[in-house]
Amino acid sequence: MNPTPVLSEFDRIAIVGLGLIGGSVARGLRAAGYAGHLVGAVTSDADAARAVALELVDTCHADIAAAVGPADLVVVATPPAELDEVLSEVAGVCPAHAVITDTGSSKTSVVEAAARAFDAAAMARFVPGHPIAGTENSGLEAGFATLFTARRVILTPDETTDPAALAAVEAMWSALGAQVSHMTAAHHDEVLAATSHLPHVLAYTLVDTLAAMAERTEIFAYAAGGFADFTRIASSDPALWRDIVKANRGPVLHTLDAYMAQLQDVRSAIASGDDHHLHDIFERAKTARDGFVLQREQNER
Ligand SMILES: NC(=O)C1=CN([C@@H]2O[C@H](COP(=O)(O)OP(=O)(O)OC[C@H]3O[C@@H](n4cnc5c(N)ncnc54)[C@H](O)[C@@H]3O)[C@@H](O)[C@H]2O)C=CC1
Ligand SMILES: O=C(O)C(=O)Cc1ccc(O)cc1
Repeated sequence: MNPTPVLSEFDRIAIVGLGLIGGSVARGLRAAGYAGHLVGAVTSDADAARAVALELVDTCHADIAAAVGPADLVVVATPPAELDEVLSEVAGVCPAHAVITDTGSSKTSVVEAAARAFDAAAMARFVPGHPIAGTENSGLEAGFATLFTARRVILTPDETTDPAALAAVEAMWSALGAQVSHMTAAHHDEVLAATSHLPHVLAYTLVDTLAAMAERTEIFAYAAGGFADFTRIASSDPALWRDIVKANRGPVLHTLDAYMAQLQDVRSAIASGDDHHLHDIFERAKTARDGFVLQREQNER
């Protein structure tokens, strides 16, 4: 029996930006059995040649028009700072039937950029998306086929989104092994500010604070696994994270304020020797995290 054809309604899928996320989409689609033409858009001829040599895509161009012009599905996976320019270029060349999606870490800013770039017809075929999966690595060689397996993807369609376009983007993420859910862009941004953007701000800030201390050599030399776990994400691309935080400024400030108030409370408990209060906070946090880990393990089974 032949396997079910993967996304066979799309002869040609264009991926704009072939770093961690775009490269993983490309590798994952191939691994899932996508048999159509995969075309990439990158920023230089050298990167285009490298992307083909790495077998990320069949063809690759340092020119969005050449990649997107004949595409049926366009996946935009460039950094947030490029989005206005990239979406405008896509708008100028995208065929009228093509479905367009993105992978950006904040969604209200992306929807606003899309509204600036697209007319109503293209906007209806634009499905904002965010895979909640990644690593601290970036660039052409960072991607891998299983990045999205058993991970969540949030799509933020609204009432103007074409149901067929939404179904197509859902089918793509399902082919990559992801679990798709929907929410509004504003709600997405509140949730992700708390679960992703704030932790990155904290990790960068903690490492920067310690790195400025006179004992920094010893601090890092004697750090245990917990420090490495807590700070891994501070090895992520600083320019990417500056721009994610900038794009989701309001929700990030909101969650940062809540965290700073709680940190002040913890400080007071330590300073005054309020062991009960400190224990209560730690106990609540342990219960919450154990529950979260259990749920994640159940999802992955
Ligand atoms: N890094 C992560 O773990 C995750 C990132 N995201 C989002 O996915 C998007 C991509 O992030 P990454 O793959 O991590 O970044 P990356 O830096 O690994 O890759 C971005 C790629 O886009 C290319 N690019 C930049 N400008 C371009 C242009 N004008 N035309 C064509 N290509 C261009 C770059 O050369 C680079 O190869 C970002 O919006 C990010 O917020 C979403 C989930 C996880
Ligand atoms: O490296 C990690 O653990 C991450 O947190 C990856 C990540 C980065 C950006 C996103 O928008 C989603 C996930």
